[in-house]
Amino acid sequence: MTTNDELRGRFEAVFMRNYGVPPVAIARGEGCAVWDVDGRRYLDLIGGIAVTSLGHNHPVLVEAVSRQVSTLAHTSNLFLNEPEVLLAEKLLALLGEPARVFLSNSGTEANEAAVKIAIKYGKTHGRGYMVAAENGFHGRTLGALSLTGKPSIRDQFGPFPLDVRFVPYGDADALKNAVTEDCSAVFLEPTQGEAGVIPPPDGYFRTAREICSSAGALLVADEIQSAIGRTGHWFAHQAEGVVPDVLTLAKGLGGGMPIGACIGFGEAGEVFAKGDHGSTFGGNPVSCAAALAVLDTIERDGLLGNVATVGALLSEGIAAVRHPLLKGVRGRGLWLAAVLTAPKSAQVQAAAQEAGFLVNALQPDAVRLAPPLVITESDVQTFLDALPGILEAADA
Ligand SMILES: Cc1ncc(COP(=O)(O)O)c(C=O)c1O
Repeated sequence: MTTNDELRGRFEAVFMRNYGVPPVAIARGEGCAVWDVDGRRYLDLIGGIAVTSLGHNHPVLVEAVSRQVSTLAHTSNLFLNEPEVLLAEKLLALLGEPARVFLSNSGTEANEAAVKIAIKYGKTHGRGYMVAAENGFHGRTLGALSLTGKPSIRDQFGPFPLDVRFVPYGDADALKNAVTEDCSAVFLEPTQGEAGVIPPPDGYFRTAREICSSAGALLVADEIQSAIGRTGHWFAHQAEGVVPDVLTLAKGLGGGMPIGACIGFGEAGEVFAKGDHGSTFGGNPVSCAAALAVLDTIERDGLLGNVATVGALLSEGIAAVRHPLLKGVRGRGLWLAAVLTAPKSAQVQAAAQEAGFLVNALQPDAVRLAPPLVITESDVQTFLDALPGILEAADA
């Protein structure tokens, strides 16, 4: 039997060093639980970074993927397939607005499509630069990285192909000053994810919509982390009652299968002409069947309601814990950061793991929780009961 330590050693020997050596080798999962290769059980409170919306090994997802892979696994974009059409139709029905869809394999790729739409839109309308938020995260390929506002992950890979101006996130006045009639597009997360699960002030996204509309710039909502029920809404931007020009999705959409989507509303959906963009695997029928199973299950099982109820229990439960290392909690739905008084998130992650919980040291002072949308009150209570001890161990 391969052990955790042995597998970590072999990983270190053969992989590039960009991920370091992850702490646990996971062997299998069931619902909100996973087991490592040593047979140790953990409650999964990070869900593959906000990906496993239905938890692990969900029978509907397993059935949909198994049925599709044994029927037809791939077509390429030379041909079309029914699952991709059904998925695009379903997404548009959930959005309730006329739009067009491009399917990709990841979030970064969805954003690359959005970048190309913004470039072409800019050329057509005589506009150049783009605007994005400081500390925002949009991916690590060169277009998406150009828009990523975190110096530690971007600076060593510049200069970048795009002219991007960065503004402080949540500051509507700064955004208004930055978006002129020369701006082609504004890229924003409705809540910043990788920066630390940071919601902006109420109304910020609505104001961003007004600023973009009056300047004629495209508003691109990067909902790769925030959509598919994570905040208790299908899409986080819906909470502010506005529609972006471009919407990008990935992560929770496939429930664990790789898929991304770039959706253009109105004119933005008409920017690409035949031959302008493509992907061999985009629209893959197995990934699309998985995404359809995710969307149908969220709907059928009322999981948006579960996110609201269980998310509130988790958030209020964390806020009620009194410990010198815990400052508070922020975020929406089942997408939260426990904020610390000291840069000890790595210690909290390690102590949580030791106690049987998987969480993510997102920032030095922020621990991310993004569990499956199916998590139960009783699982959340188990974590809340353990939290004081975890903080105590981390602070020792
Ligand atoms: C807001 C946002 N955009 C883009 C990405 C990149 O997505 P992917 O890792 O699927 O390429 C992420 C990933 O964390 C994200 O959170």
